[in-house]
Amino acid sequence: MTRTPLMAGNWKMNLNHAEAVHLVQKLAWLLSDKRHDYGKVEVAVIPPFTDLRSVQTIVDGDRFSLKYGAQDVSAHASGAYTGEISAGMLAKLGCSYVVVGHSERRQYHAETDEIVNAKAKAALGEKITPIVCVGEGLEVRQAGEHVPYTMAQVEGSLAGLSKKQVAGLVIAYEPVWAIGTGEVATPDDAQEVCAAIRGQIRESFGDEAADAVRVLYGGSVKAANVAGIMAKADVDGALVGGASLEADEFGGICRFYDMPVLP
Ligand SMILES: O=C[C@H](O)COP(=O)(O)O
Repeated sequence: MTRTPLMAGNWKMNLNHAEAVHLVQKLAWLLSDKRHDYGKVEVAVIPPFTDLRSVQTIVDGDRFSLKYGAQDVSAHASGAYTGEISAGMLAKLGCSYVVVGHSERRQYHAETDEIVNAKAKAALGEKITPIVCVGEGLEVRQAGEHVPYTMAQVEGSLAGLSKKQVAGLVIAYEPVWAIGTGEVATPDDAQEVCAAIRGQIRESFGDEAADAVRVLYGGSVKAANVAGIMAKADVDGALVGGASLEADEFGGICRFYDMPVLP
């Protein structure tokens, strides 16, 4: 089965709404460049909540089908949850995606697999595709436990989802030690865990889900290293942090098929 690659730019807590407009306009202009076949790849930006309305306005008038989404969502539909944003609110803003279980949420906000699972279900209930993040820290990697550790996160985060729901999901493997450190995992490191994730999906949810689910790699992806990572069979795209804040750099990542594979 052919899976459409997805390049998702997670801006994290960067760029106010005016800066967001500037970046998205430049990105939309780059992506409309007919010299490049950007049609081969799906591109999404994941700005802070406060930028979503502005991004929606630009994307509505854009000729390239740029997608966008949010960095988090409440597990609750509505009510007394001060500071939270519901999936219904995100759907109303036209969000296609929402990141759930990013390692920074797991680390700084004590998000467990149960919470991530509830958030993924809330998103799916509003027809928003969750980008479910998993991945190990440095100590786990050094102990050689990265595959079982990450598989346990996958199991907990996807508990109770249907085969069809899993087929439509995006899972992002982000080794925590490679996030924002410049320490990129090798393409073989990325492939090892992305393949294990697909293998686990095959076992738990069947062939159709395993062949359709998109598994991204995230962690210090740049235009210069993206081609080697994307050459791997089980890597279907990238969740990009720092490099997504620069239109030219992110545009280069989206054009991974034109980039050289580093030795
Ligand atoms: O969500 C994105 C990841 O945390 C990767 O961030 P990074 O590309 O800055 O390493």
